Amino acid sequence: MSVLDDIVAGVREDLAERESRTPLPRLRELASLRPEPRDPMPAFRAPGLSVIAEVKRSSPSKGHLAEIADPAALATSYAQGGAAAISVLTEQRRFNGSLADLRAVRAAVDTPLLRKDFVVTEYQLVEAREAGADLVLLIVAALPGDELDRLHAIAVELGLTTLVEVHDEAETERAVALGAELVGVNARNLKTLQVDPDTFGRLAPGLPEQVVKVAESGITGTADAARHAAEGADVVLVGEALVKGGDPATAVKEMRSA
Ligand SMILES: O=P(O)(O)OC[C@@H](O)[C@@H](O)c1c[nH]c2ccccc12
Repeated sequence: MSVLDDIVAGVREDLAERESRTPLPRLRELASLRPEPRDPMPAFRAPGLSVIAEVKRSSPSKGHLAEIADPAALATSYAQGGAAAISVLTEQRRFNGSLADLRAVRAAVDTPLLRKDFVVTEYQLVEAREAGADLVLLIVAALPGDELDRLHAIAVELGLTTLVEVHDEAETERAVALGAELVGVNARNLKTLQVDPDTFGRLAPGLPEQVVKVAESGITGTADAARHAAEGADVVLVGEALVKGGDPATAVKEMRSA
């Protein structure tokens, strides 16, 4: 089993438990009572490099990264630094995140929020909307056949913006065929978990001009951010460097002017 398959299997188990407590029709009702999601695209398209700052405690590749006892406080610092969006990892087993983190962050900031998880069912999209997310991640590698189109359509119907994540040329073609407007190139190889910093520069030319391009993973500071900006990135998505550094607001601000 690949790392991705293994993570998705755990996600499906945890999901079955939540779904038995709150069935989809009830969750849909609750979601429909929430305010309209925010649109992050104007900020991403504005001149200069945008930052999606991530609330990330652990990862399968690096293990424990940071305690983050108060995700809302961290998110508030990100917002003060001018993050265009904030990503909250909600996967529990490997990333030590939760929907409770997302709710806490939602209550604290007005910045668009990304639910960062391994989304493989409609239920998770409705959960994202109900917990106050504005964006969701769709990982092309986790969504075979027409699952990508199906979940993308449901996300759009819910008013959510999708960040469509690719790792290689074939996945990039699928994202383009889908008509994705926001595409993330993840430099971390899902099989080896190694970061290849050349991934964004290799795949970005395969994306149409009007697509908003996000460079993801392994960005350690302003030099990496500047390199990706020169390669055509509109946005950088940064986790580890921000949760481990001392001053998240300043770190976000510096990356924006990279
Ligand atoms: O901590 P980093 O190297 O800055 O990476 C952030 C982000 O790119 C990474 O968390 C990520 C990118 N795609 C994902 C998909 C699932 C979980 C996590 C991710």
